[in-house]
Amino acid sequence: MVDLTEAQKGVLEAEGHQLVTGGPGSGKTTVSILKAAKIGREALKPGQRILFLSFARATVSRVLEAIDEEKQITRKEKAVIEVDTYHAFFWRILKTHGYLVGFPRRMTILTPPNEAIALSGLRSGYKAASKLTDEEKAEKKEREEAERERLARDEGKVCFDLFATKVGDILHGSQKVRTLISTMYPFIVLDEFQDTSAEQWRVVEALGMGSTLIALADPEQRIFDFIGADPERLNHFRATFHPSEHDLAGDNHRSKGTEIALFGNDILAGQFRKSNYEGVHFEVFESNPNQAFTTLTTQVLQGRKRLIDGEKRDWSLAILVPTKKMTRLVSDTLREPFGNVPPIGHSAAVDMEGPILAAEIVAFLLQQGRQAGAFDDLVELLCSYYHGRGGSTPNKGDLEEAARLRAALAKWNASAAAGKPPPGNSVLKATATVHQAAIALVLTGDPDKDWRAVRAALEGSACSRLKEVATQVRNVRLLERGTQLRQGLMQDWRDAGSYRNALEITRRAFVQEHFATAHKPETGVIVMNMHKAKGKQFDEVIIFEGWPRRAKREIVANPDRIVTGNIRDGAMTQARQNFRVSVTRAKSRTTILTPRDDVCVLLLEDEA
Ligand SMILES: Nc1ncnc2c1ncn2[C@@H]1O[C@H](COP(=O)(O)OP(=O)(O)OP(=O)(O)O)[C@@H](O)[C@H]1O
Repeated sequence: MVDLTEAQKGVLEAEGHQLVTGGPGSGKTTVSILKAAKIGREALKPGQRILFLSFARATVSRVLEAIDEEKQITRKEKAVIEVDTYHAFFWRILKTHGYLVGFPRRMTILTPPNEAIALSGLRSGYKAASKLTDEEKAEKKEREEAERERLARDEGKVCFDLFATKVGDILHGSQKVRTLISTMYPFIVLDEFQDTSAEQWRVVEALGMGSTLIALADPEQRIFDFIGADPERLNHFRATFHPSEHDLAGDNHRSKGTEIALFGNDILAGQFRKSNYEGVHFEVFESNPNQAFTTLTTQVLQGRKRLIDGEKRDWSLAILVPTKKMTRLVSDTLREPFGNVPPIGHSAAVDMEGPILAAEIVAFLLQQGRQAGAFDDLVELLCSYYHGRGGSTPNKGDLEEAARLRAALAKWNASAAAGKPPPGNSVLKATATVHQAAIALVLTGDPDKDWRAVRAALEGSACSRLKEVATQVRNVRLLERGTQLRQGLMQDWRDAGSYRNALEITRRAFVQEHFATAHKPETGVIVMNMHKAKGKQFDEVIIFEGWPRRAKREIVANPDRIVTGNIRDGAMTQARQNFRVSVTRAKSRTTILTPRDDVCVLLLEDEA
C-alpha cells in the first residue's frame, strides 16, 4: 500500500468536480483509482458505475493493471470501476442513439485502413499537404468531412473521426440521453485531460451537466496540439465546472531515487541545474547508419541484460524514436543486427494500415475460393492495400499501382472472355501463379500453421507485390493464443472443413482488437514513436534519434530528429514537452542517444 501525500489525500476528501494536476509520475492515476474505489464504497447506488475514460488502449491496460496492484481495493470495488477508451465509449452511445443524428439503425465502424481506402480517390486529387495553399487545404478538409458524413448517413459506415462530433451533437441535443448516461455513470474520471480536443471537450461539457467529473492533467505533457489539444483547455474546465483544484506538483513516485523527473523539468526550462542526473545517461554516436545502429544495439543489449539480471518479472525496455520511419528502421535493425549479434526479440508499434490490409489478403487466400471471380477479388484486395496503406496520406505511386493493377485485370478478363490465354506480359501473371499455389495448399485446420503456410507461399513467390504483403503481415500479432481471430478461424474450420469466412472473421477481429481493453501492458523490448509513449511507464527507456547527412561538411539533410532538422527555433515548446514525456516514462533509467557532431539542441543550455 502506498502512503498518500497530503495533496493526494485532498483528492480523496474533496467533493464535486475536481481538477487534479501534477507532473509525470506524481500519482494522478493512482489517486484517481483510490478515489473511484472510495466513491464505489460510499456514493453509488446499485447498478451505477464509475467511468474512467482514457485516450488509448495502452493507457487503459496500465490503469487496469494499477487497479489490480492496489491491494486495498476489494474485488467488489474494482467491479464498479469501468475503464474504457473514448472511442469505445462513444461507439456505445452512437450505436444506441445514433439515429438521433440521422444515422441508420445498422452501423459498422469504418476502420482507419478502410477509411483511407474510401477517401483515397478524393485525396489523390490534391498535391502533397505541404504544397497546398490554405484555401486548397480547407477545401480538401471540407470535402473529406462531407464524404465521411455521407458514408455514415447513407451506408452506415462510421469512421472514428466522426465519433466525438456526433456524440457531442447527441448529448447536447437530448437531455434524456444525458440523464441516462449520468444515471449510469454519476462519476467520470478523465485521464490525460490536457490533450482533450475541441470535439471531445464538447462531449465533456455535456457529461458534466449530470455527472461529477474528475479531470487528471499535466499541462506540460500536452503533446497533441496538432490534432486539437489546446493550452486553454484546463481554463475551459475551470470556467465551466468550478472544480476543486489539487496540485500534486513535482512529486515523483515513478522514478524515485533518480533524478529523471528533475531532468525532465530542466528540459522544459532549457536550463540544466546539474551536470549529471542520477538515472539519466548519454551516449553519442557517429553520424552514419552503421555506427548509429551499432551504438543503439549495444545499448539495447546492455539494458536487456541489466533487466534480466535484475530478475524482475515482466520487465520492459522501450526504445523511443521521433518518427514512424525510425520505428521501422530500428525494428528492422533489431530483427537483423549487424555482425554476429543474434536477432533481438521485440515488438514495434508501427502504423497498422498496411499490415491490416495485408492480413486481409492472407485471410482471403486462406479461404481457397475457387469460384469464378475469386482472382478478381484477390486483385481488388491488392488494390485496396495500395489505396489504404498510406493511411491519411496516400502515396501517389501507390494509387498509380492500384490503377495499373485494375487496368491489367480488365485486359486479363477481356482475354479470358475472348477465349484467349492471358496477355503474356501482364503484371498479374505472377499474382495468378501465387493464387493458384495458395488454392492448391493442403491446409490442416490449425490456423497458425495454415496462416504461415499461406504467408510462406507469398514470400517464396515471384510476385514482388505479394512478397511485400507477406513482409507487412508479419507485423500483425493476431494469431497469438486465445485471440479472437484464432478462435474464429478454428470455429470456421470446425463448421465447414475450410476457412470459408476467413476474410470476414479477420475484419471483425481487427475491430474487436481496437476496442479490446484486456491487454497487458507491453513487456520486453518495445520500439515506438515518442508520441505513443504518453501515459505509459517502462523500467528503462532509450531515446534514439536520427543524424545529419553532410556533403562537404555542410548539413544537407537532417531527418528524424527530436526537434525538426535539429534547428533552434523559438521556444520549441511542443518538442520540449514531447521530449520530457519520453524521458519521464522510465522508472529506473533513461539513456539518450544523439549524434556526436550535431547533439540534440534540447540538450544544450539555452543562451540566457
Ligand atoms: N503516494 C505514493 N507513494 C508511492 N508511490 C506512488 C504514490 N502515488 C503513486 N505512486 C506510484 O508511482 C507511479 C506513478 O504514478 P501514476 O502512474 O499514478 O502517476 P501519473 O501522475 O498518473 O503519471 P503520468 O502523468 O506520467 O502518466 C506508479 O507506479 C504508482 O504506483
